[in-house]
Amino acid sequence: MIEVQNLTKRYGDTLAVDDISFTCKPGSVTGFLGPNGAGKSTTLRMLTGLTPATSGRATIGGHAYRAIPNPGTQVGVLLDASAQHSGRTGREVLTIAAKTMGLPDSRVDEMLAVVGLSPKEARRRVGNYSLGMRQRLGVAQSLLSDPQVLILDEPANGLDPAGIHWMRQLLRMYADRGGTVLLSSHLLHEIEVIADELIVIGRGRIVAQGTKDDLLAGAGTFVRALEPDLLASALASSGIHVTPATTDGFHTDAEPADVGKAAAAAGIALVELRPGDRAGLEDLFLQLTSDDQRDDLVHGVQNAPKGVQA
Ligand SMILES: Nc1ncnc2c1ncn2[C@@H]1O[C@H](COP(=O)(O)OP(=O)(O)OP(=O)(O)O)[C@@H](O)[C@H]1O
Repeated sequence: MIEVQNLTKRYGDTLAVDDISFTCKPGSVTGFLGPNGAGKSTTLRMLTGLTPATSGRATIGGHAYRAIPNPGTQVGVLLDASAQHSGRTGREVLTIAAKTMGLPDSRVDEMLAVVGLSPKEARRRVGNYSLGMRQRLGVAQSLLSDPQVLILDEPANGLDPAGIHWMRQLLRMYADRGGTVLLSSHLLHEIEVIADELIVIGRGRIVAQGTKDDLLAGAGTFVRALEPDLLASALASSGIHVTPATTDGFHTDAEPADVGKAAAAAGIALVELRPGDRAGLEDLFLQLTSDDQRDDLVHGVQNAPKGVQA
């Protein structure tokens, strides 16, 4: 369990992180999103004890990261895949990490296999690795001890499509086994596919948080019948307001079950009844983080999806 309470970081005049609070639960993947300079890396650095907070608390399993004995055995961290010593081979990087954590050397080979680095690649110096290979090595290091918590900053950065697919499956399996994952990413589609929970940050403040389904919901229902006029009046008399769609169907804010019941009660056969198209994460992200729309966001939040904060 990751818990962040009223966390704040000030660099001189810059309020990099401004009083944020959130929780990441075991068994779930939490996506941490925000535009450049929003405060994501600073938050993750405070969480992992690399940057002291100005105020507030960040704990993992109830303890500050720096207070956890041998923290690598509890928390897997990948903040900067390029930070590895470029003169060491991939195998050496993992072997040193394994020794530091008191793990057997056999874990090194297991993790190299998990992240898809071949024995030949593991013998090459990290300075000659591609960005994607460094990411794989960083993920291998973060998973070495089979920790309960993973904190990853942009882990899919530099991965090819097959690598992104692999990462998605890896994190899903990890969370499904009860692990807690917090990951930041600019790849909105990736976050949309993999995350269970979302935290959106802008200018140091959380502008939305909640389950992905809640934040991306709100699209209502699409319904269509052979006799649209009869359907519209039946729904209206049940108190369901509709707007005509470009086809001969209707959109409504009501739930599909309520629309179906109202149509059935009026004896109208439906030919289509489904949830309306969900707003994409990209739309939500732009809506929440666009500087131009910031005032609209604060004042128009009643129109935003559940979980959006003013
Ligand atoms: N060491 C530092 N000294 C001064 N200001 C800093 C420092 N580190 C970060 N900042 C500032 O804090 C703010 C948040 O930066 P941060 O790196 O956390 O953003 P980010 O959301 O991770 O951005 P990106 O997506 O570009 O990586 C920025 O205005 C940045 O310039």
